[in-house]
Amino acid sequence: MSAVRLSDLLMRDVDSDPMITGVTADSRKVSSGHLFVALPGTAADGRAFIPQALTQGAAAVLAPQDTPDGLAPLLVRSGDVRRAYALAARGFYGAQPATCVAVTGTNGKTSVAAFCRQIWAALGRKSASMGTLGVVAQSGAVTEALTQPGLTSPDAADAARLMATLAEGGVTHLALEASSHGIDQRRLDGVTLKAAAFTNLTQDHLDYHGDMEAYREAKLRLFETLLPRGRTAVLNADSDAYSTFASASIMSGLGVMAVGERGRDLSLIERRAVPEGQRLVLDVRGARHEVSLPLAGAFQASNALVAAGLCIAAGEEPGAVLAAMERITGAAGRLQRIEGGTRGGEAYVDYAHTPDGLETVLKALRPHATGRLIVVFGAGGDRDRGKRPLMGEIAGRLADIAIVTDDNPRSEDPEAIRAEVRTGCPFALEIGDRRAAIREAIGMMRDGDVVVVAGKGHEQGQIVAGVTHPFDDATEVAEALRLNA
Ligand SMILES: CC(=O)N[C@H]1[C@@H](OP(=O)(O)OP(=O)(O)OC[C@H]2O[C@@H](n3ccc(=O)[nH]c3=O)[C@H](O)[C@@H]2O)O[C@H](CO)[C@@H](O)[C@@H]1O[C@H](C)C(=O)N[C@@H](C)C(=O)N[C@H](CCC(=O)O)C(=O)O
Ligand SMILES: Nc1ncnc2c1ncn2[C@@H]1O[C@H](COP(=O)(O)OP(=O)(O)OP(=O)(O)O)[C@@H](O)[C@H]1O
Ligand SMILES: N[C@H](CCC[C@H](N)C(=O)O)C(=O)O
Ligand SMILES: [Mg+2]
Repeated sequence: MSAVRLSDLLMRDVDSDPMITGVTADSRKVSSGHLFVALPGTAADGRAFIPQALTQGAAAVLAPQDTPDGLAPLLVRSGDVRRAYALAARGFYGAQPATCVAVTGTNGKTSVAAFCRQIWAALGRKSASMGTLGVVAQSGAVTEALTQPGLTSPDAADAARLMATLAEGGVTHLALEASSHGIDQRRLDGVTLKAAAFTNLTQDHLDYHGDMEAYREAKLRLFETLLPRGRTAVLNADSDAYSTFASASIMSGLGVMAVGERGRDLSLIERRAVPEGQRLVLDVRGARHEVSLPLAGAFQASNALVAAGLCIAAGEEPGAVLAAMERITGAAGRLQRIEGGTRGGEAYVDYAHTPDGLETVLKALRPHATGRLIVVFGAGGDRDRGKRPLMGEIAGRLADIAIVTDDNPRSEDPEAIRAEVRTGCPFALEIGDRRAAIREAIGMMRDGDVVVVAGKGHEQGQIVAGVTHPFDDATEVAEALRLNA
């Protein structure tokens, strides 16, 4: 990567104007000639690391407006330092795929991003997705994981660097997941978006945002600030929050594409479950289309429509997009059927980790259970505590058997988390050890039963007391099926 003048990165005059050789907000990554951006965060204040950054050769420091003089020889202040960081990172890394779209919403982002990537690939585009599953590039049917799963929206400099790598590798189409944390922390402010989408808004992350209004405001920022005027907001019209997002989009000078059962632009007229998935009848701006979607569940149809809307809004021809929908596969760990063993019944791994997610997946699986619906679930530590009793109540009401177990207790007492979940489902079984809980559920499974292990999806570890222990629900379910064969 070549060096860039500080004034060009910050788009303003500066006292002295060194050539900058890198941009980072992590002092541990600073080397000679870098711009170090000192961000006040939730766990630390980046300004405490300015001396370390200077020792490692930082050429300049960008910091919040209220930063005192004298902390660095070349100190530049900004009233919105996180946004200035994202824009500087974009300026430094430069290239981005020509067509970038972003999706926000409490649930469905990973699925929508994966579907966009696949639709584009089917249309002959070199495509990629960036989100909870990491960065995945795709050309034809060939996918390549460029990073490991991590944050849903990466740090601004990581995102800028990854986008440049993708663009240099010939990727022209990129779908990004925009988490509420990511939008609030301006991690995606440097991305030039062609279109953006909203799936739904239900309770999550109130530990961070405080209340639903602030959580909604964070998501609205994608449309009010990040998507340039004149572009299209693809909105799930079946969400209760649709009208808020539609009004905000119109007020921000955006076009609105409404999708879903109540959507007028990409309208779902009929949905019929078939053994291979579901048949959808759609009305696209007055023209009727039939689509065989090879995925089960109303929520997957909704996510697929949002993805189709994004691809159309970003310039693809609707007929070609609908044809490509017939070949999409589900994202790893989202309603993923696990085969194996000889007993009857069906076993699934799913990533439902919110009240609405759990309710949605249990309702989607109910028609598959001619026998009992059995759910294994928990709630994460160091995350929204308000979710716990709500998830308990939903599991108790919608499943025939609920088993409360651990799901990343992180720094919290696992037993205390389970007790909070159980206030919503006092009659549920409680088996803290997730492996034992999975084996108990699979051991119960008989012909016609459906078991769903919810909450961890693709995750490869169980975080207990800050330590990540290798753990994979899909492997554990497969092993339990084998043991119970
Ligand atoms: C609450 C939150 O979002 N925290 C993220 C945020 O941290 P922060 O800005 O508060 O940083 P901090 O740890 O307080 O440190 C302040 C600054 O000092 C710097 N520092 C720190 C130590 C040091 O030695 N030197 C140094 O320079 C840090 O790089 C940082 O810039 O920025 C960090 C760098 O990008 C992230 O690693 C961190 O994610 C934490 C680990 C996390 O768990 N985040 C989760 C909640 C999250 O972001 N989730 C969302 C939503 C998931 C969903 O879709 O549901 C996501 O997008 O993944
Ligand atoms: N449109 C939807 N409405 C309600 N629930 C959904 C929807 N889509 C997915 N879900 C549920 O949420 C889970 C997570 O889906 P997905 O990973 O696509 O969401 P996400 O928004 O990326 O989540 P995260 O916030 O962790 O990034 C799924 O396994 C399913 O249980
Ligand atoms: N992106 C979500 C994922 C939650 C997954 C669940 N397994 C948990 O640990 O709570 C979060 O960080 O809140
Ligand atoms: Mg995700």
